[in-house]
Amino acid sequence: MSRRSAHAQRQNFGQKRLRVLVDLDGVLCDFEGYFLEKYREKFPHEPFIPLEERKTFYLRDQYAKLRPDLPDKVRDIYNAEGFFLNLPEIEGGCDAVKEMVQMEDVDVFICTSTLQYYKYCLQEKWVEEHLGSNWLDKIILTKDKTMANGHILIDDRPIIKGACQPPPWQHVLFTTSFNRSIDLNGRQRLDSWTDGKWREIIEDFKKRV
Ligand SMILES: Nc1ncnc2c1ncn2[C@H]1C[C@H](O)[C@@H](COP(=O)(O)O)O1
Ligand SMILES: [Mg+2]
Repeated sequence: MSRRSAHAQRQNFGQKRLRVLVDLDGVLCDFEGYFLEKYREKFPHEPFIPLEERKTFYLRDQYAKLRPDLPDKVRDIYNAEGFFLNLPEIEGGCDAVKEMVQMEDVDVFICTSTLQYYKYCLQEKWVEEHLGSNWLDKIILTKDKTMANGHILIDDRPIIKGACQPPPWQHVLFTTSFNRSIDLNGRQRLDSWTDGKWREIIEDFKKRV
């Protein structure tokens, strides 16, 4: 039997496949690092928060404590046309998800939210450019990630709220500047895409579905 028909048969007979949801900003692309680079370029004389001092999920919240007018400048950076499209990859991320999608009995989806303000669906363009057009069918674009029916969500946001409580997935926290010292509350952490730990996490979850 060919690999493809074996795959189809597993789906037909309802055999369990692991569904992995992977966030985009802060997990596959470097939102925080690129923001800081562009902010310092545009506002070289304004105060800034180095990555090792970032604490809150939203940049605006921490910049507001520095000076009340800074959140507007922060917003100018990530609302600018091309910001999302030009976000650099987090090392190893795209290769990891391309390998993950080839693993036996594993389905991978990109699960991402958008900002309130956006003119174009830039996430879609980033995915096409960095992962390939075959990944466009795998994008779940939602404000409420608890409604996405996966087994694992790999995401850098420490607290993910939504209509479905508890959510269907287990949250694997992807390490980024602002979440380094938060309480994991029983969750697993993934520090990088290059140390190979993601493979262990996926294999471990596969045994549980
Ligand atoms: N650290 C952040 N500050 C402000 N906005 C952020 C931050 N990280 C992500 N965002 C934006 C970018 C996305 O459009 C949405 C949701 O991001 P997600 O990675 O899907 O949680 O918020
Ligand atoms: Mg994120």
